[in-house]
Amino acid sequence: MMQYFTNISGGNVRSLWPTGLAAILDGIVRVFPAVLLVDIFNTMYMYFAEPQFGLDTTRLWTVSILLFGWMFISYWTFSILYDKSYYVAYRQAASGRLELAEHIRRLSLGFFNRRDPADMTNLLLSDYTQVETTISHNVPQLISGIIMPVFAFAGLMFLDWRMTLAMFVALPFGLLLLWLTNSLQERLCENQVRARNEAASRLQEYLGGIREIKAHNMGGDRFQRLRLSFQRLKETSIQLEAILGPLIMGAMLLARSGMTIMILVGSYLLLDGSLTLPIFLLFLLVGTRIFDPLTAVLMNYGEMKYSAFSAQRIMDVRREQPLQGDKNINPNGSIVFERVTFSYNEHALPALKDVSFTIKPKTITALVGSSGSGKSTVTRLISRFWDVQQGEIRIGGQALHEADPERLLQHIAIVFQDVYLFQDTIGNNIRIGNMNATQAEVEEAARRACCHDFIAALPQGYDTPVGEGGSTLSGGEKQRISIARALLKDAPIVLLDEATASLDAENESAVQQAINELVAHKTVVIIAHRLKTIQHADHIIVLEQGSVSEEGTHQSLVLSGGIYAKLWGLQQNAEGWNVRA
Ligand SMILES: Nc1ncnc2c1ncn2[C@@H]1O[C@H](COP(=O)(O)OP(=O)(O)OP(=O)(O)O)[C@@H](O)[C@H]1O
Repeated sequence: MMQYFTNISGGNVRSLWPTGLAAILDGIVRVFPAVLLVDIFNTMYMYFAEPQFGLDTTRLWTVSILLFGWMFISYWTFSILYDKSYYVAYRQAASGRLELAEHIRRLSLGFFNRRDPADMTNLLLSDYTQVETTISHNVPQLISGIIMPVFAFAGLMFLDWRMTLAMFVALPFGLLLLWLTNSLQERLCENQVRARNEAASRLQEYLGGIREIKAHNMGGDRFQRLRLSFQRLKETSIQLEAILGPLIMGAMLLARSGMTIMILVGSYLLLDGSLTLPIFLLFLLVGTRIFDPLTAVLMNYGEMKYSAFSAQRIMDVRREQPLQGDKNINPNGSIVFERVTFSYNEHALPALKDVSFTIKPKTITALVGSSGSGKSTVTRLISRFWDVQQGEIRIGGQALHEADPERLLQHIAIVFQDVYLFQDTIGNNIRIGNMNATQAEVEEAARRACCHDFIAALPQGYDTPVGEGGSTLSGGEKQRISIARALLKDAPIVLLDEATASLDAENESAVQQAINELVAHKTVVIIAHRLKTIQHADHIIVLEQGSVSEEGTHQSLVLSGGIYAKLWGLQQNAEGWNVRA
């Protein structure tokens, strides 16, 4: 139970205290009117039994005023409970989501290799909503549903222990039924949540890949996957309700059967004169008051099981260790790879094997090699998106695995092969490079990256909104915007991954010029398939299947007659290729 509260509160059980206290107060206040009602009944009963003594109107008035007072107190406690539970729930969900999003940002990218993006969306939206509902509705009901019987039990035992035991005798059997079937319930909830996440992933895949699905006419196949996932969701949901429903109903009936037992016992005790009618009535009134919230707790039980699983999923991600390190690096020093071996996961072959090289400060180093040889992996490791398994990477003498990941990235500007633009204006997308940049600085960077003219020609200029992922711009336009970002960042280390890949011939030379500005006096690592673009690099490292096969300058590599020389020869010949019918 404690683990449950720890999980739903995101590890901060103290935040549930106000809700808990308000629910306890509410539970106590709700038992109170039964006592007053019995007192009214008792007064009336005495009057009809012995009319010669007259009606005790003072007592009747006092009790009625107390009942009125109780109405206000219960309104007050209920509004406290309402306020506290909703406030805590929504604050917890909002801050929890933000904290988790921030936590995820600090994790190694290896985490995303293991997790489906749609699963993460579900976690941040559905799972949190589930926990939110639990804190706002189920937890207060659980607490007041437990507190009321506990207080009532203690109070009623003083009045008549036989009736009290009769009232509660069946309750343990109801709870035992739930306890015995606990693992079955957990399995059912888990299956349903998994099926829900799978359906959401397939839906995201279907919508995200709609262009490919249309282009390759693969609607049937992909739709079948989507259909199967929704079918599985339907099956697991029905299974959950069909099994959990009768179980909870059974537990509820068992608990409530205590009332019947109590009425039977009470009738016999009344007959043999060892119980008075007012006390019997008191038990009847308190009994219905206790069993209603208790029934509500059991009704919510299924939902609480469900949220326990959601909370567990959230906690699992929160427990993922972010990249550690607090050392600052000297970005103007050399970047050294020393016997680095790295694989993306324990089952995959190493993407880099025993790789060693040095990138001197303020030089341009080009990474060359066939597709999959590990070029992008090198740049990802310099940015510390992952930590290496063997060997060491150092920048300015500082080992990267001890470096502060946030501060490290402040020293690095990256132009990715696949540019992602946020759903924001073009100006703000460039400003990501430097959030404090003025409009004039943004425009200057855009001019240098050869994108000012096309932006200025748009009706809203720099305020033009960009579709999610940059869907409203061409590949070349996106690429130039990302170069503008890098120019604005003005970081001492620049990583260019196929930066001119999606530019047309007309723009390429202009952007090449912009890149020349970007890389001036910087330590640059550039990946290029077209060797023509990097022939003037200070140093060229050739990778083959995750290992360094040769390195040197363009001249020395061409002369040595190795892989680079062959690639160079092939690309020279391919300059004038064309499509033949
Ligand atoms: N996120 C990833 N998860 C698992 N394996 C990956 C991941 N990224 C790359 N790899 C694998 O690591 C190896 C090296 O990939 P990398 O992207 O570094 O090659 P590359 O030389 O940059 O290729 P390209 O020129 O096609 O971009 C490949 O076998 C690739 O399949």
